Amino acid sequence: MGCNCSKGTRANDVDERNNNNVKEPRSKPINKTSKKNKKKKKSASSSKANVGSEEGSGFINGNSNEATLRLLIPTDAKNNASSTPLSSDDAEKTPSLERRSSRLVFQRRPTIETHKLGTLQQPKMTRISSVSNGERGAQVMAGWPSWLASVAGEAINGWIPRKADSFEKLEKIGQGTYSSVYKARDLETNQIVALKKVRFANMDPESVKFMAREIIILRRLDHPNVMKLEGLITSRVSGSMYLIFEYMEHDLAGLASTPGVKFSEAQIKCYMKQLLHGLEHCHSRGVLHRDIKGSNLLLDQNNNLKIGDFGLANFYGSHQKQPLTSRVVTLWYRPPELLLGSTDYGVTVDLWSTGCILAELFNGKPIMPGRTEVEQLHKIFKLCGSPSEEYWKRSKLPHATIFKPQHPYKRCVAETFKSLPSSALALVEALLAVEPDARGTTAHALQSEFFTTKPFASDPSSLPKYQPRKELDVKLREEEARRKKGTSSKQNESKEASKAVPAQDANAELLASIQKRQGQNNQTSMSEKFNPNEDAAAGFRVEPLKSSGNEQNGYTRYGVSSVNRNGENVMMRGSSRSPPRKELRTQRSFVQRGAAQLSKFANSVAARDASHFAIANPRWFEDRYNNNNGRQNDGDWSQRLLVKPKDYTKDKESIRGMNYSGPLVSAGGNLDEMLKEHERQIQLAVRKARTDKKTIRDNNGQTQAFLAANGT
Ligand SMILES: Nc1ncnc2c1ncn2[C@@H]1O[C@H](COP(=O)(O)OP(=O)(O)OP(=O)(O)O)[C@@H](O)[C@H]1O
Repeated sequence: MGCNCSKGTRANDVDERNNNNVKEPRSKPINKTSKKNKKKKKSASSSKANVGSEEGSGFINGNSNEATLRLLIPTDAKNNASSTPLSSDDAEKTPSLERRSSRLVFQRRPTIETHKLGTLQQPKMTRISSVSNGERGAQVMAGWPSWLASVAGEAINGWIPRKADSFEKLEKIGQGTYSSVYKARDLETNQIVALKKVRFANMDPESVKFMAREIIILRRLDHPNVMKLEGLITSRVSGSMYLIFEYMEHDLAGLASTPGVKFSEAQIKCYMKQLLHGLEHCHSRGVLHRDIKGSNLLLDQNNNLKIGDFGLANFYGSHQKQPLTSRVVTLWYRPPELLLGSTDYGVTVDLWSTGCILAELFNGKPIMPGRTEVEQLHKIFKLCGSPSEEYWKRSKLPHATIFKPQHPYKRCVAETFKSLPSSALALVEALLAVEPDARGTTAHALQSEFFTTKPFASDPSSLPKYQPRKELDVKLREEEARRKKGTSSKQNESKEASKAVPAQDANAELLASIQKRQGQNNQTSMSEKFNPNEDAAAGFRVEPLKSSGNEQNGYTRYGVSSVNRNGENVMMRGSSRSPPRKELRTQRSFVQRGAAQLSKFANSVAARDASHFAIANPRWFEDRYNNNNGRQNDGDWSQRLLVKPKDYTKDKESIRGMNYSGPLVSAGGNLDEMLKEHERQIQLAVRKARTDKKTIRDNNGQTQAFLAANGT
């Protein structure tokens, strides 16, 4: 049962990983169930549903110990685990995962029954056991929607869904490519949490499987520097799902771009150390994050850092023979081997991104803000040098024939970052090694001089406490500045564009243009706006719109017309509130596709009306596009851009309106020529999009003026 994806490398990767778990000695559970729960358990199927006492086991604080845990794990669940790879129980079999498994199995769920029974003795966490027969039925009985139980059984195995009405939704705090994130109050614990909303149109099984992978991975991890999944909210009738996380006040991208905030060396060490420890844990659990960037590094008010957003993460291992997709990691943080099409990679991809962040924290802005894959690779070669002849021969990278420069590029990391402390520079040099094997491991990095020499990493709690600030705040602020600037002369705009306009702007505008062509003249069309009616319908207690504290900046958090699902159009430069030093711009996973990719990605955008999921989860689309039932398309890259999705015929209807713009790079040309042509194409597209966007803005302005005039 569960996610038996036969399509796509990632699904196969998951299956591959299942065989590698070390078995833990099994122990018999002791049921401490109330009568009521026993009854419920019985009716839930033939499952031997087990209700553990959170209070008795210290689960409230997540501090359970192994002994307690063992008491709570039903034998049948454990038995079943061996035949249900990658379930929570699977993780429990690994001796080193005991502490983690406690929370992997149980959601932090003060039971609703507690109120009904009016007894404090009721357990606060409830689980259902996995059963060999009728497992799906048991899950549905436990409250999971059948569409979820049927394709993502492994992800929810052993958990009971929380109900929306036990949360009070407070405000929107993040807009990701695939989700919206809200701040909410858990009414049963009074704790503030973050809810990541994932919506599924038509309960598309493929999209559900991707979400399931994120959950399975999160349930495998347990480390102070890794975001903890607290539980899931859904209901039998719901078409969406919320992942419950502990609430984090900041993300590193938002914090670093706060005017007036300047990190000291010891502070950078503090953040980097935590990042590396978190990554070390992921890697030791066989997980590659594959999207390390500032906005995915969350910080609580005590400056404790946790790696978040495992939406692109996957399992890896030396036994791993399935190819992985190369189309992961946000462009600015993507290592050269992925840009060159590698499908056989490991932890070093995360180390590259880590190197980019380290240099960025000292530099005050992203070090390689490429707008397209081609440009990204060019930037990498210019800074880090091109790989050796031997590497080109040995690695046999799919795009090597196209991108191997005629003359090698010389590395100039040391010259570029000469202002960095020498120990920091040495680490940047190591992490940004153009050949993956030279990057070392997280352990090497942690042992490097950067961490072993003075000034030592600060203790997180000793660092200044900052006003909450998120990537979204940065975007809203910059968008507001841009909106105000909307009145400025066209001359100014073109001046701005002549600076290194980040890819997200280009893409946002292109996307806007595409939407417009489809008659969607509102940029929010791809975002999930805060919708009180919808939330109330979903069962949330909804607070009336209230001050977010940002009105002074001229914007509110709700219904922000400028932040679309792709979130890229808010990072324009020129905000008076963002001095040049603070240009730590952010980039969305996947969507900062360059023009070369846009030829393909425009398609997923255009697919919106008939196949919502192609929009809601481009990574699904991408995988289907790139992979041939697990086989990577090894063809010429530029040709590949012309290739229609494998199942084009099947999906023909859903992708009507797609605009195959064709390749923007030509095969066989040299890199410089490609870049020139590429640049020309981008400029053309940006110009066109800007015109479209201005029209949209004007329309929106008129609407707002109308609403204001009418007092709405
Ligand atoms: N636990 C949390 N606490 C507070 N804020 C959070 C939390 N998790 C996520 N956020 C905010 O929401 C934003 C989007 O979340 P997340 O990165 O998980 O979504 P995504 O759709 O995968 O995004 P992306 O497109 O950047 O990959 C984050 O950048 C962060 O600012």
